[in-house]
Amino acid sequence: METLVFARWKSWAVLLPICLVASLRIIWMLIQFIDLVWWTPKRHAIVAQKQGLRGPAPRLLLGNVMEIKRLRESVPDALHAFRHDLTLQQLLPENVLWSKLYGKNHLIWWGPDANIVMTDMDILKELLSSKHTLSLGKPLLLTRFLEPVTGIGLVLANGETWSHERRVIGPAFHSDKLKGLVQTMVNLAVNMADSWDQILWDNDGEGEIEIEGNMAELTADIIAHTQFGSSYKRGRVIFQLLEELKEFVYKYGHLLIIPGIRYVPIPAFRRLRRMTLVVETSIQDIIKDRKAAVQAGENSSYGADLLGLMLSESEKNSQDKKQPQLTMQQLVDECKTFFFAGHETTAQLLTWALLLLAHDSTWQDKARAEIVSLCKGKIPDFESISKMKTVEMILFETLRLFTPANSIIRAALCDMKVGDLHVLKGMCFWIPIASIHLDPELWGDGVYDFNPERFAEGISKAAKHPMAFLPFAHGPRNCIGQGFALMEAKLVLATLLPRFSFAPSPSYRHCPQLMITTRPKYGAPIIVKKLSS
Ligand code: HEM
Repeated sequence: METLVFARWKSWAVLLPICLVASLRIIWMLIQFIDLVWWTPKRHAIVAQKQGLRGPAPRLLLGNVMEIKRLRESVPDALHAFRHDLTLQQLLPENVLWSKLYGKNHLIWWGPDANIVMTDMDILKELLSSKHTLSLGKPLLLTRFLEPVTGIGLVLANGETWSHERRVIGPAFHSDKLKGLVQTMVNLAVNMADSWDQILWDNDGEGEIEIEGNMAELTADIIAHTQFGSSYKRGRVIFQLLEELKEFVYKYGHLLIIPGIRYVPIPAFRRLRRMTLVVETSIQDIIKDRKAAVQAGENSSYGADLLGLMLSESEKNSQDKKQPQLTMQQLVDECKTFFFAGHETTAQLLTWALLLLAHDSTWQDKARAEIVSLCKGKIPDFESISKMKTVEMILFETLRLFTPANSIIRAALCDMKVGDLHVLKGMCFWIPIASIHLDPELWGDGVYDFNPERFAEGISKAAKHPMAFLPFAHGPRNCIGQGFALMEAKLVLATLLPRFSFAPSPSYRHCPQLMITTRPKYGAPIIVKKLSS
């Protein structure tokens, strides 16, 4: 009897502290949850309202997500004409509506995150300047959403980690380094043009080509070759998997923002983890091979592709400045990031540029004339594209009308002041680039016209405010790949325009749609005609 009582007492003595700790943990998690979904949003709402920021009422946990979804789903399925006055309504209907109701600078809620929609140019200038580079970063919700595809590469890194990575990788994107990638880009563009020749040959030199798919293929090929050089075939397989990962994220993005959900043992997330593992080990293998070849003396350098440049810069920076080299995980994440950030954006720039030129024969002829006079029958090179002013103006105007990145988000990493605004840690700024690019107050009466001429005196003079054009963002945290993207786009146009003319296809249905980037919902069929050489 005595032993039984003792055994019971002993088991209670063990169980009680465990139960106590578990209960405390549950209470702690509950407090954190309430803080996340109720108390912090409440504090943020009070601070924002005190400063005159108004907006639609949020719902618990979801904020305004459902209204945004509903508004975006209710836009017309296709516009009748190729006109640009309805583009903004099509892409960001909630921004059009709430700007009218609550003012251009207002407050919206992405889940429990307060987002100050900011279009005031002077505040934006400060916001994106070096003053706040380390105190503003990427919000947690965006990180949870994108991390399966990009890892914590440059796009998602914050604070000192971001600063170190940017310092190391930046030089790999300088124009003297990019020059070395020109030949690869041109060769791939020429291959695509040759394949079009074949298609048109069977149709008396004229036919319909689906441009969006072609540009997606070409830019994927370009990033695989320029990033992984001779290992591009392995790169292409990796990128196909990354493409699948991206589709996965689009589909399950709303779930991925729940912490830890990726580790739930259901088939979809198991697949996600499997794909991530394959992608990461494949990139690691390429990096290890590269390093081994240099260590064994088989190669004298890491190579002139983006990966090689990144490895060299990381080594040089650690020797010169005694800073740590990029870790294997950082290198892998950057390779994933460049694909994600650089592939679809550039494909959409080229797609919209060709659609715009197909609808405007005057600018198409002007661009062709410039290319022919600078290239003189040869394939384009770095020097000739550097002089292509008309082509550049066309690309800028395309980026204005159909900016691939519709918005930028920055989260306050600490309590701070921006202009006169008092912002608490965790509050975000949401910068709707598309709204700024299509604002008549900034661009004048002809805001909806395709008019590359507005860039004749440079970007800073194109609008009423020098910062009104921000397809690549601004300041120290701007797009690291903008030189790469513009060089690629110019080379592709300079390869295609002397060989083909472009006209609108009757089967094209104009419907710009926001799918992370701005895409033509029904593709981009264009009538392509082979020009006699
Ligand atoms: C037309 C093409 C492109 C557009 C419109 C574009 C646009 C942008 C924008 C708006 C940002 C700022 C995002 C933010 O802060 O939230 C950004 C950042 C970035 N982009 Fe691009 N991009 C393009 C092409 C590329 C290419 C080709 C690459 C690389 C090969 C690239 C790599 C990056 C990276 C790594 C960042 C993060 C930079 C940082 O935070 O320090 N982008 N891009």
